[in-house]
Amino acid sequence: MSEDARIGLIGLGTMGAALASNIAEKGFDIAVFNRTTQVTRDFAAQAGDLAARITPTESLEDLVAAIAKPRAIILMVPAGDAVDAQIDALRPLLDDDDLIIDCGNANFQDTDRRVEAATGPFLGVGVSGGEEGARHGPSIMGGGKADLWARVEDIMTAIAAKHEGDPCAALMGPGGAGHFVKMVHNGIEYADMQMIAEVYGILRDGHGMDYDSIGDVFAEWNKGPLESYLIEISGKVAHAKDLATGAPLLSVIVDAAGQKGTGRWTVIEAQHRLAPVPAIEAAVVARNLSARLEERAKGQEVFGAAPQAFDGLDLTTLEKGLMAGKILCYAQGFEMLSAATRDFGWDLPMSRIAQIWRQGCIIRSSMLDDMASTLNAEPGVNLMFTDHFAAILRDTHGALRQVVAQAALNGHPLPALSSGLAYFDMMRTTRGTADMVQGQRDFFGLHGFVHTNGKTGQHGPWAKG
Ligand SMILES: NC(=O)C1=CN([C@@H]2O[C@H](COP(=O)(O)OP(=O)(O)OC[C@H]3O[C@@H](n4cnc5c(N)ncnc54)[C@H](OP(=O)(O)O)[C@@H]3O)[C@@H](O)[C@H]2O)C=CC1
Ligand SMILES: O=C(CO)[C@H](O)[C@H](O)COP(=O)(O)O
Repeated sequence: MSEDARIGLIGLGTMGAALASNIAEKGFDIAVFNRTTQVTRDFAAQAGDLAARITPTESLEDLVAAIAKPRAIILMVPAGDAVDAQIDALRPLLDDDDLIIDCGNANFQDTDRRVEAATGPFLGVGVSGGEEGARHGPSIMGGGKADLWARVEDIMTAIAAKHEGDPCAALMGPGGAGHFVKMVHNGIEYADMQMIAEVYGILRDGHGMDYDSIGDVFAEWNKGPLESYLIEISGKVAHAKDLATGAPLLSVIVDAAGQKGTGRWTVIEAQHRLAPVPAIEAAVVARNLSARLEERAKGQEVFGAAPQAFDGLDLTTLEKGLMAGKILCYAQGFEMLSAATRDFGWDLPMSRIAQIWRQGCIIRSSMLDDMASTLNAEPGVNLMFTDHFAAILRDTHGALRQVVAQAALNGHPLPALSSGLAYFDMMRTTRGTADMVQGQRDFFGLHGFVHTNGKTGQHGPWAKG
């Protein structure tokens, strides 16, 4: 039994197995453990050339004994109770300075709690990129004390994706900062995916395009300003066939979207921070609504199906509309990160975040390179107001408006794209309609309003009656 593995890992599921192989491939000896022993055995048996760097263990005691001191152990198990149970089981076996690193999708508040707990050193690290990313280079968002991060930084940077040689791994800040950034990443992911799905609906039900042609459109767009992992895989998904029948894969997938919770957490946390993220909220709502299959069938019975065929939108308008929507959803995400910096006293490295999202993660896209330089050149400015992205929005928001308007007229629901447009329009209107809301609040509850002359605590005539 090895006693000098550089690091340990618990949880050889989709992500853990890939991450362990990546770590071994980069030259670090690793000891692994999985709750179900057969999984560990299978993993070791299939390790091939990497087997020499991997020590499979069948008990936590053996795992701990196989790691060099001070130890570092990655957890890659489902977020929530499983993480707490694993920490509770591990700590009695560890020395005081041994480090536990949760690389799952933990809620950042749980990570804050675990970092603060007096039970021993702890890091909360967000990892994005799915199985392929974990295996060949994910984006890694660290959270916790800098000296603890320094103990594993060489491993994290070695296994991370690289953008022109720059590792997509960095410490985001103390406590749950890494998992907060990962959560917002996932919120943006939800909105980006939903916007693409909305355009897919227009192509399929509005333009009547077949799946292969839709796949061709996404593949073409992936050569232009929309170039991104999500556009790329959307094209591949549209081209894919059902293995059993040869039918287009999309035609046999029930349109009820699953979710594990990170999008919902983003939305709930955004409300706490008073950070408007309407495109992300709309994407979560769209997943919730999609799951109401019976009610939707009932609705179709009662009212008839909403989406109608129409051909008033050319592909360039759709592409530009999607560009505008995408910029607005990223702008909302980065504004939420700014709100966390303000409220939690963190100093989230905005430009660096955009940099480490350029490769490895699910929302990687060519636009993120420009976002990184823009956030560096104009720190603290909402992305939609920065020189670079304001220019793109000037060029594309008309297309977004056409897409939303034509879709609405023809019964195509576009919750995320229309929320993005509403955000854009509200954010460029000095005098909106909240005067009416303030008047109503004062009328029924004497809540007071600010007069345009600057006086606060003012009331309408009803206060005197
Ligand atoms: N899949 C993805 O694309 C991504 C996932 N993540 C996050 O990574 C983490 C792991 O996800 P993923 O690899 O997909 O999950 P999997 O379901 O593929 O694997 C889960 C692993 O955790 C183990 N496990 C489950 N419950 C417990 C428990 N109560 N105690 C100990 N071990 C347990 C399982 O062991 P056993 O074999 O015994 O069941 C298995 O090894 C999650 O937090 C997830 O949100 C993050 C980024 C991307
Ligand atoms: O973190 C991820 C990618 O970044 C995971 O793939 C995430 O779990 C997907 O979320 P959901 O299941 O809610 O769609």
